[in-house]
Amino acid sequence: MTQIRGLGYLKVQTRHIDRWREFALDGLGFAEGSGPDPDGLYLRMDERRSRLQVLPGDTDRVLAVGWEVRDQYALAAVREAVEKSGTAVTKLTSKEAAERDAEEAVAFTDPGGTPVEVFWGPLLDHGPLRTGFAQKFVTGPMGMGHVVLPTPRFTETVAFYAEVLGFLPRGAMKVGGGAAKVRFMGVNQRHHSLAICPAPFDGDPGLVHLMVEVDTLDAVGIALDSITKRGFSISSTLGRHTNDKMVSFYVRAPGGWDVEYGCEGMLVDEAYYTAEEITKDSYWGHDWSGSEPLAAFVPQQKG
Ligand SMILES: Cc1ccc(O)c(O)c1CC[C@@H]1C(=O)CC[C@]2(C)C(=O)CC[C@@H]12
Ligand SMILES: [Fe+2]
Repeated sequence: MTQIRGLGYLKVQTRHIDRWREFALDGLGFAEGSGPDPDGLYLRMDERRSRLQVLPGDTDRVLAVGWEVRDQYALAAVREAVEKSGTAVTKLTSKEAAERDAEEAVAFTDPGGTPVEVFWGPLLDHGPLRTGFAQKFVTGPMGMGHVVLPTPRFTETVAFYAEVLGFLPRGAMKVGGGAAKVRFMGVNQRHHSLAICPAPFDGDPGLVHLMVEVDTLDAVGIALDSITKRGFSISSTLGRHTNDKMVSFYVRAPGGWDVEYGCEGMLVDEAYYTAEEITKDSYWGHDWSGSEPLAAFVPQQKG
């Protein structure tokens, strides 16, 4: 049984903080939150003080994928399992944990080079949540969404999440002419909180996409209109995935990775679920042909 309950937060840095502000607040309707860095962009989706943290930096890069556990006992168990696997774990100071709005947190690097944090005890903001389109983000027990991580050490990375952190297999899909498979993994009723994708190299931005889910198809359509109007590039048109049944589009974030924005994701019931391999990414839509290559797959292109 995994100790991890869901994707708690994502922290990134960007060279384009002003454009990010327009992207997330006006374009996608995140609510503005608060946090420790006066120059940071803190994005609220729910009662958490922030879910997505965007800090100014000289490269575009993921700073932390934050996984949430129930309490101090669960955190201790995760720490022990990761250390036993031979991966060094840093316990964050109480000041560092407080900066993450957590009571306690640890940090380590996964075999693909992604900076990972595990935490418990998030701080809440009970002020009114004013999202841009009056949409509700689907979070709560399903976490903030999912991330797709690129890794040049695919087998080790998948084994680490499955065997050390206890993520459950939630199916796969062949990519790159069938040589490799994207592997989907979950920890709660969300079909996948994580997908691992083979990549040619280590380095920036270290992220393929972040998926966030909203409560209605209208909110997805309104976000698609809004982000298009502001001149952001649509990576994939609207479509419905065959595995999690989600209707979504993908838009290129400043920094060369994507945000997937969707609705109607299925709920997994572990009592009956088995992991399946899909042979098509979508029933309809999801046309990627107009997309700029993702920076995670093209070393020289770090737009
Ligand atoms: C196939 C699929 C099912 C559910 C998802 O949430 C989802 O993001 C995907 C697409 C996964 C995959 C990816 O993220 C990396 C870039 C990929 C390989 C593509 O270029 C198309 C499918 C994409
Ligand atoms: Fe996705």
